Amino acid sequence: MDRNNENSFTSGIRPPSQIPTSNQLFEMSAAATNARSSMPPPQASGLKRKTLAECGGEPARSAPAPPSSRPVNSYVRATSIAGVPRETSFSSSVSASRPSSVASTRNVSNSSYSSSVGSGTRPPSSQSCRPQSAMSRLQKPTFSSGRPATSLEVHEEEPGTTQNKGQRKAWDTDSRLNEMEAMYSHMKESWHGATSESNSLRESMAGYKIRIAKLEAIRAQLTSSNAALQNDLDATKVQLATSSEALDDAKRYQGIRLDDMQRQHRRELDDVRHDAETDQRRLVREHTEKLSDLERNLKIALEDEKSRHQREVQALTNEGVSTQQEKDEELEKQAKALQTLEDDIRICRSNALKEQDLNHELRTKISQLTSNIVNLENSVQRLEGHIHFLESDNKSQSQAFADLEARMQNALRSAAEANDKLRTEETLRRKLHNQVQELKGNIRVFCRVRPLIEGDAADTARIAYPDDETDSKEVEVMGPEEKSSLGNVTTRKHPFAFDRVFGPKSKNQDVFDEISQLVQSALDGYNVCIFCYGQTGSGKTFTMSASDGMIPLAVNQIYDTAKSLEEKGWKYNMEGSFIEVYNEVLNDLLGKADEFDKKKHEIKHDMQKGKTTITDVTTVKLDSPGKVDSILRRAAANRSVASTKANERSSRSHSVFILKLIGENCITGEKSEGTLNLVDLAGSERLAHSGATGERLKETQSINKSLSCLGDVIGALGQGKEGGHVPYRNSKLTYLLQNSLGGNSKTLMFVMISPLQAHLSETLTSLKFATKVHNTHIGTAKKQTKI
Ligand SMILES: Nc1ncnc2c1ncn2[C@@H]1O[C@H](COP(=O)(O)OP(=O)(O)OP(=O)(O)O)[C@@H](O)[C@H]1O
Repeated sequence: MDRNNENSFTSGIRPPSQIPTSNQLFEMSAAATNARSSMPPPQASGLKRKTLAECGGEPARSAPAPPSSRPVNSYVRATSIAGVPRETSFSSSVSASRPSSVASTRNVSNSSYSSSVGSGTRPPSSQSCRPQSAMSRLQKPTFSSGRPATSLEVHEEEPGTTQNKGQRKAWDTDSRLNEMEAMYSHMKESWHGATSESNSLRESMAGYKIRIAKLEAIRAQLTSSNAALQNDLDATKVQLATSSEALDDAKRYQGIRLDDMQRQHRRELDDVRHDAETDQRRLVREHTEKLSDLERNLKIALEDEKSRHQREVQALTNEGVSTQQEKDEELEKQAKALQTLEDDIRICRSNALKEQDLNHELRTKISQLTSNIVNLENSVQRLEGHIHFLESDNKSQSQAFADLEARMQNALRSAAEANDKLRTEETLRRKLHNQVQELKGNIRVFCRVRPLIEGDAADTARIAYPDDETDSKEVEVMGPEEKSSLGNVTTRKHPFAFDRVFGPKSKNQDVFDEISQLVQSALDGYNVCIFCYGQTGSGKTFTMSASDGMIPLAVNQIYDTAKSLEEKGWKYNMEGSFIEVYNEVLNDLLGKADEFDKKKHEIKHDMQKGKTTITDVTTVKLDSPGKVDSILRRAAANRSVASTKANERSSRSHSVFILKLIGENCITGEKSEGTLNLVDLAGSERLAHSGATGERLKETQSINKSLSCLGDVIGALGQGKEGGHVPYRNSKLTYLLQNSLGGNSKTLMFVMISPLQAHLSETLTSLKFATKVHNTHIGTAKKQTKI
C-alpha cells in the first residue's frame, strides 16, 4: 500500500526534464520538479489543510498528469502549480499543526461522508474548475521575495546575457540542489507522515465504511422492519376499519333489535293493556249485570214478599171474617140452645110444681145443664176472646196505615209550609240584601294597586297600606319631591280612604269576593254597574276580562245561583252583549269587525220599565258558564282586528259587558229583571301628559270628555235632588248606562293604580277623582273624606 502511495505520489510529479542530472539530483528530480521554486517551505506554509472530501474523493481524478518530456514553460508551470496545491496542501495539512487528532478524525469522517455522497456529482476536472488553492495564492509573495531564478527561468532569459549565465548557473545549481535536497528530505518525511496518516485515514475510512455498511444493514433492517410495521399498521387499520364497521353493524343491528324489542314490548304492553281493559270492561259489565240481576231479583223478591204479605193480610182478614161468622153462627146456635134450655127450664119449673117427684131429676138435669152452660159460656168467652184478638190485629194494621198516611199528609203540609216560608224568606232576603247594599252605599269605590310586572322600571312609587291587617280601606302615597323657596326638599304624604283597598298581592278572586254581593243584587233584579277606572296599563283589563277576572267570575256565580234558585221556583234567562264606545261611536264587539265605526247602533231607553236596548247589537244567550270565554275571545279578536299599529284599541275605548238577567218564579209568579254592566274604561291619562296629536288627540279628547261626563253624572246623582238634572246625554257612555246609574241601581268603581314612580302624577290624579266619587252618596249617607 505504501508502495502504491509512493508510486502514485511519484508518478504524480513531473520530472524536471531541463535540469542537469547528477546522482543526487536523480533521486531528487521528481521532488525537485515537483517542489516548485515558488513552493514555500512546509514550516512557513500557512496553507489550509486539504478537506477530507478532497482527500477521500479526489485521488483518482486529481492525480497529476504523467511526467512529460515537454519543456516546462510558464504555462506548464502554472498548470503544475495549479495542480500542486493538492499535494502541497496535502503535505502542508500533514505538517500543519492541527490542534488534535480528534479534529482531524472528525474531518476525515466528514470527508468520507462527502466523498460517499458527492463523488458522483463532482465535476470531472477539478484541476481546472476548482478554485485556486491556498498554495497558489501564496506563490506570489514567494516570487516577489527576490529568490534566485530557477533554471527554468534561465531558459527563458534573453540571449545577450550569456556572460553571467555560467556564474549564476553554478550558484543556482548548488543552492538549488541543497535546497532541493533539504526539501526532498523534508518532503520525504512529510510523505511518510502523510502516508502513515493516509493509511490511518484509510483504515479509519475502511472502519467507517464497515460502520456505514453496518449502519446501512441496520437501516435496511429498520426499513424492512418499518415496512413490516407499516404493513402491520395497515393491516391493523384495515382490521380496525373492519372492526368499526362490524361494531357499527352490531350497533345498527342492536338498535334495530332494540327498536323491535321496544315495538314488541309496546305491542305486548298494548295487548296486555287492551286485555286488561277488555277484562275490566267485561268484569264491570258482568258486575253490572250481576248487580242488575241482583237488583231485579231483589225487586222481584220484594214484590213477591209484598204480595205475599198482602195475601197473608187478606187471608188473615178473610179468616177473621169467616171465623167471626162461624162464631156468630155458633153463638146464635148456642143462644138458640140456651133459649131452648131456658124454655125447658121454664117447662120444667112449671112442671115442677106439677111434678115434685121429678124435682130431683130435674135439679140434677138443671145442674148438668148449668155446668153445660158454664162450659158453653167459657167456650163462648174463649171464642169471643179469639174474635176480639183477630179483630184487634186487623185494627192495629189498619191503624198503622192510617198513622202513616196522616204523617205523610203532615209532612207534605209542613213541606208546603216550609216552601212557602222559604219563598217568603227569599223575598225577604232580597229585600234585606238590597237594604244591606243600600246601607253600604249605592256607589262604592274600591282601589287596586297592580303588582310590578316584567318590563316595569325598578323605580317604584312609595305606596303604603296603613290598615292592611285590619280594614284594608286606606292607602298612602308619597308625593313627588318639592323644593321650598329656602331650598328644603320635602315630600308630602297623600292619604286616601275607600270602601276597600287591594294591594299588589291581591288576587282577582279576592276582589270578586267583595263584589259578589253586587252580582247577587243584579240577580235579584237591580241594575248594577261596575267600572274600572285608571291610566293605561294599570290593570283594568286584567281585573275585568282575565280568565279569572270579574266578567267570567260574575257569570259563573250568576249561573250557579240561578241553578240553586230553580228549586225555589225561579227560572232565569241570561243574555250577554259586549259594546265598545270609541270616539263617541258605539260598536258591537260580538258583531263583525269590519262593521266597526260604520254600522250605526242607537241607544233606546224605556223609562217606564227602566230598560235600555241597543239597536242591531248581537246578544248571546248564556246557557252555560263556558259561553263567557267565547264571548271574551270574540270581543278581543274584533278589537285587535280593528286596532291599528299605532293604536292599541283597548286602551283608547270603553268596553261595556252587558248582562241581562230576567227571572220568573213559576210558583209565586214573581218577576225580576236586573242588568249587570261591567265597564272597562279607556286609559285616563291626561291630555297634557299624553302629548297626542291628530287622530290620537281626537281619541284622547273623546276619552277625557266621556270620563269627565261620568264624573259629572256621578256628581249630579250625589246631589240627590229629586227631579234634578243629571247630564246623562253628554256622552255616549253615560247615556248608555243611564238606567244603571242612579235610582236604586248599584255602582262600584275600581280605581286602578300603577306601582311605578314614573306614573305617580297620574296615580295621584286618579286617586283624587276616585275620592270625589267616593264622597258622592246616592241614596244613603256615607262618610266624607277630604282630598
Ligand atoms: N293584579 C295584577 N296581577 C298581575 N298582573 C297584572 C295585574 N294587573 C295588571 N297586570 C298586568 O299588567 C299589564 C297591564 O294590565 P292591563 O292591560 O290590564 O292594563 P289596562 O289598564 O287595562 O291597560 P289598557 O288601558 O291599555 O287596556 C298586563 O300585562 C297585565 O297582565
